[in-house]
Amino acid sequence: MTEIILMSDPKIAAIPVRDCDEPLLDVRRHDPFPVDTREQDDSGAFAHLREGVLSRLIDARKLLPDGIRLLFIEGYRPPALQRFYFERYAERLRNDNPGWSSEQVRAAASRFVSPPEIAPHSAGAAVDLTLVAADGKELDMGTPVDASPEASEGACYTAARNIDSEARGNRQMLAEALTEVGLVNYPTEWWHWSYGDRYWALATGTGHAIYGPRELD
Ligand SMILES: C[C@@H](N)C(=O)N[C@H](C)C(=O)O
Ligand SMILES: [Zn+2]
Repeated sequence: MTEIILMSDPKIAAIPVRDCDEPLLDVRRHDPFPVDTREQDDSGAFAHLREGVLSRLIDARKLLPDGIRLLFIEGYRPPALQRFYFERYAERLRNDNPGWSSEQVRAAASRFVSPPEIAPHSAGAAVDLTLVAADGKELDMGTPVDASPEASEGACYTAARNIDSEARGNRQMLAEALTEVGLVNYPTEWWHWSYGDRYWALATGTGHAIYGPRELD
């Protein structure tokens, strides 16, 4: 298995951002796929994505088998909320592992939440997604979206072996459609895909990111 580069890796923070200033669009206005409400916030920030990410998801729909649709869970996340998630999870890891150094805590935390300064969701570049059948029921992906490495015993990792063959096939179906349109996966979370952010730039060898963290306005 190829080595996983974590979001905390200094190689990610070292990638320059040349933000192309594309707008953040509300995916609900374009109605391309069902939008789940579990991460909904009062301002609707969660439903926003950069234009180039949304257009790629619209293209990805056509690559799925008949009757299978993308279910949008979360896109843009304000920097303050990202910081809150990161610090809360790091605090939990520190408490559970009192012997860990701050570097160990930061690395382990970044398996599940990105450090705020490089966060792809805060750039409007990342999207958490799953698949639903024609009746709206979520396909079996082996774990729920947002299962932590601890709670899922590592089954949240995209290439995990401790899931059954049906779930592996469903992850593959999602991956084939999203990879085809240029998105990259964070290998510790089967549901997390991005385009244009620093992680994408490193994974694709692009040299710079085109979307950096920003406020919604
Ligand atoms: C917290 C989880 N849903 C998530 O979004 N994780 C990724 C790695 C992130 O914070 O960018
Ligand atoms: Zn995500």
